[in-house]
Amino acid sequence: MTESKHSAGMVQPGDRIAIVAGLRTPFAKQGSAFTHLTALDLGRTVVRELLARSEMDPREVGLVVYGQAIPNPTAPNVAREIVLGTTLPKSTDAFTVVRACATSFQTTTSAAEAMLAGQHDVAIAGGADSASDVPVTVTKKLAHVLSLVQRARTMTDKLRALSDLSPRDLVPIPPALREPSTGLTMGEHAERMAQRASVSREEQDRFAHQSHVRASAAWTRGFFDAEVMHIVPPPAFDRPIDRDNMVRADSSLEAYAKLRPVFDPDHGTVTAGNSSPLTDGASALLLMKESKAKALGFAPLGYLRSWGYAALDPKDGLLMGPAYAVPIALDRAKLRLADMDVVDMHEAFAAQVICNRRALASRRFAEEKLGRSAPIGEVDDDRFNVHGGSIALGHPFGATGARMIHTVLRELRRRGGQFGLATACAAGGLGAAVILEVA
Ligand SMILES: CC(=O)SCCNC(=O)CCNC(=O)[C@H](O)C(C)(C)COP(=O)(O)OP(=O)(O)OC[C@H]1O[C@@H](n2cnc3c(N)ncnc32)[C@H](O)[C@@H]1OP(=O)(O)O
Repeated sequence: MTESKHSAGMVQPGDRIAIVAGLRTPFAKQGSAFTHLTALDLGRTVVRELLARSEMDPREVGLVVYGQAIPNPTAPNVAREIVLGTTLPKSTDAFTVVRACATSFQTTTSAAEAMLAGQHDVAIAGGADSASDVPVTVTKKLAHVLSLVQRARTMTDKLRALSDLSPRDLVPIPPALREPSTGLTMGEHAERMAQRASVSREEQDRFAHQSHVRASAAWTRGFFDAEVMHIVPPPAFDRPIDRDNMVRADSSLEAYAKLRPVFDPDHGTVTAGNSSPLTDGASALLLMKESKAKALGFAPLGYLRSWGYAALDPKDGLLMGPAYAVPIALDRAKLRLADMDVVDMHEAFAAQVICNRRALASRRFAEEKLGRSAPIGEVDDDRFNVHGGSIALGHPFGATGARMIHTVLRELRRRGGQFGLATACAAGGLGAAVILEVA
């Protein structure tokens, strides 16, 4: 059995944690509509609008938990900067957490834990990331020389320190989506998963195409209208962005098949078409204790039933977190996968979704990796990522979890379901799963 330390929460009956409202920005391709906005700008905007739309008295909010998967050193506690940039009172407590691509799973459950501990009755949780505004770092040599220059007393000393630099030392270093422990990018890990599990290119492309078709249909039907706010971005402030701008209604399987593999050009199957794209966006949820929601007259969208996190050895399949986290959350909820009316799995890559779905359905995986005698279960297509997912909608890392939780709750209500599951993989070999219930 794989060693996996995990933590999980269980909401006690009596006073559940309600999700009362949610909102996100449209998700935009890196370098497109939101190029001139930071993650903080996006986070502030969505929280401000969430408060306005929900008609929430900001003085009732005790806590903001927010996160960016790629934190910006100019605003390391992004949650607090959001408080200071919205109508929330300056006395609102705020902290920032990072759990890579599962960041807003963590902000949501951290807010819930603070409420369960009796510290707050109302909280806002969410996350944002801007792939257009990533912190670019400098070489170690340049950083060292700059610190020498700062400390140098005379101009001669400053110039002497600077003279030590070569042009190569001046080249900026953009952040890589590279796993420090393995040296591989997320895409290379996805490629390895696909090759190890013999996931065909066609199966990946078919899944990615389905994500786009479903997301496009959801937009056409107006499903996302209530989840997504409009933004009129700088510098022109003349064109409102009211939709995710990467959903392709018009692609075809033939078009997918023509794309070249990105992460293993010679033998690979992972392409721009079957990967989640680099994205800018933000999301937020309004959480309350059930009793508080009742007292304030809010009708909750639904409740957090349980949650679970899992950690596995990255070499065992860096992006296999959902297959380990889902059973933990289900056990905590005393429910089975079959009880879920809606399942949403973050689509980092089509290959990763396919591998995790197979693992959940596999007796061998259950026995060898989870120490269980029976598989966790299969999820049919009618319940799985029914409005598309991160491949089509985009994946602003920190924002994805809260987006998924909100969508699951709204879909449960739409179809009259009771239980829903949102789950994601995250860098470092982490997995997150949240079980939601309506009524
Ligand atoms: C836990 C986790 O979440 S881990 C995941 C973390 N996220 C990541 O690692 C990000 C992974 N994604 C990426 O790095 C990038 O999106 C990449 C490298 C895969 C692709 O980047 P880019 O090359 O910039 O993608 P781009 O959108 O330009 O697409 C490349 C081409 O494919 C085409 N294309 C993309 N998607 C489709 C599609 N669905 N159908 C048809 N064509 C498509 C584009 O039109 C473009 O064609 P062109 O070159 O003729 O203009």
